[in-house]
Amino acid sequence: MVKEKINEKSEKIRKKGRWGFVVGAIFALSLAIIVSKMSFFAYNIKSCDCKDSRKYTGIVEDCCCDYETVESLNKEVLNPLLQELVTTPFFRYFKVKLWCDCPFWLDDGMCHLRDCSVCECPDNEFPEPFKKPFHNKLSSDDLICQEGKPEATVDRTLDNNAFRGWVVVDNPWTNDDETDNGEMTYVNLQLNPERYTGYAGPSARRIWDAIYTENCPKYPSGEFCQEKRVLYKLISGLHSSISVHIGADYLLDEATNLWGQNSELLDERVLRYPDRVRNLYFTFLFVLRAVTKAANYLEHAEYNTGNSAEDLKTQSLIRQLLYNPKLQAACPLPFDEAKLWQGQSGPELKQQIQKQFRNISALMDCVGCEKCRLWGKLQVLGLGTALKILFSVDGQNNVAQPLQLQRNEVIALLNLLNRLSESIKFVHEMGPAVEMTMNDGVSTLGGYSSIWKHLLSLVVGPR
Ligand SMILES: Cc1cc2nc3c(=O)[nH]c(=O)nc-3n(C[C@H](O)[C@H](O)[C@H](O)COP(=O)(O)OP(=O)(O)OC[C@H]3O[C@@H](n4cnc5c(N)ncnc54)[C@H](O)[C@@H]3O)c2cc1C
Repeated sequence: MVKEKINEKSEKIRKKGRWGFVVGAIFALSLAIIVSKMSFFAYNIKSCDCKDSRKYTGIVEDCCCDYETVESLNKEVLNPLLQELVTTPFFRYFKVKLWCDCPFWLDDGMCHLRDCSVCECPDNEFPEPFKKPFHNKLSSDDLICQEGKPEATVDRTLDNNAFRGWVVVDNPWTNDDETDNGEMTYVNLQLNPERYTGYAGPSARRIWDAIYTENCPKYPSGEFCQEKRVLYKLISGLHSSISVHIGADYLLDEATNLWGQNSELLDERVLRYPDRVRNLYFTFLFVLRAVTKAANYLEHAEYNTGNSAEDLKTQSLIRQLLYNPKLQAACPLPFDEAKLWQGQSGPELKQQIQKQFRNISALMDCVGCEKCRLWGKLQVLGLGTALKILFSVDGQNNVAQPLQLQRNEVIALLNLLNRLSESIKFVHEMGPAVEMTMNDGVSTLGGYSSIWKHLLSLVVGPR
């Protein structure tokens, strides 16, 4: 009896001791985590303050501005203006043919499945936006057409007050047929943010493969032909920007519809490859140069949507963007297009690259997800417009060929610039923290979880 009581007591003491150890260990672990978190923030503060820790410095390759200038101009001037500009009625509606009408591989199963709406959902697929504003909710047919993924479908809701037409002029760099017909639809871009849609696998891979292998191969190191380099870097920069938007706005949990940042994706697709980040900056400066080169045209363009207050605001924002003193002082010539097409083979090379870009533009009809097709088409048209401004018109020297842009080209150009600006802001502000968590976090978390498991086993006993 006495022995039993002694045993009971000593067992109690052992348990208490075990608990004391566990509580102590938890305290120590928490302290360690807090200290490591503090050093994480200290690192971040250091990485913002200390120039030496910057990954991207100096002049952006083939451009005329440095990374630091691009980042500060973007943050202070360009991004705030562009963010406001793209919400104006003029810039938020984009005219687009959304059908999957692939000229390259007609028998693509993915494409047909997603595009079944062309034949099976005529009411939804042939909207008359100005007469009949669209509904917000997706019909069950729409869901079938998008393989049950609502996030891949374009919301076609519209205001009645869109705009009047501009001139229709051909762009030698793009494949778009701008003829107004029943296939064209107007889309409110604000209702269709570029983000994760679930579009992946062989269909998406096939498009990127066709773009890179057939139409803009990665230039071998030491490639002297700047024009080929430019085409590759433009596409790679656009690809980086698309990936940044997918990773920054990702469906983390389908069941609870939780959206947020996917650090792993951002790291694996973009941040881990400095070239891809550099190409993003390059593409941004290239498009920015096109916008500033077309300043005179853009300043006098008609931004008439029937809402005079909003239209005046649009015009004012455009002027603030085009003639911004900080931009003009810090980065007056973001990219020097005069250096291109100089050699004897210049005209021939231009035709070849123009054909390749037209193919890329046509490939957008093969994108098997409506929302990706929308943004793919818009951004490739934006790039095509930049190419047209920089290389198809001689500017002041060629009076016979004045610059003429379609309304849709202007909308695409400025929306593209905004997409790229968002991506640069994200990579600059969030990139170091994402890379830090990916480099450190996985091993640290793994370490923490094994300690937690051990502590738990001490309390409840091994499982
Ligand atoms: C035009 C278009 C628009 C799209 N829009 C969306 C969208 O809005 N939302 C969405 O969720 N999905 C979208 N997708 C799909 C998305 O881009 C990816 O294809 C998909 O998420 C699968 O990714 P992945 O890991 O296979 O790599 P991908 O991004 O498909 O890349 C394929 C290969 O290209 C190379 N590569 C990747 N990035 C670069 C770069 N920056 N420069 C050079 N080479 C590179 C790599 O070798 C990589 O393995 C779009 C696809 C296309 C073709």
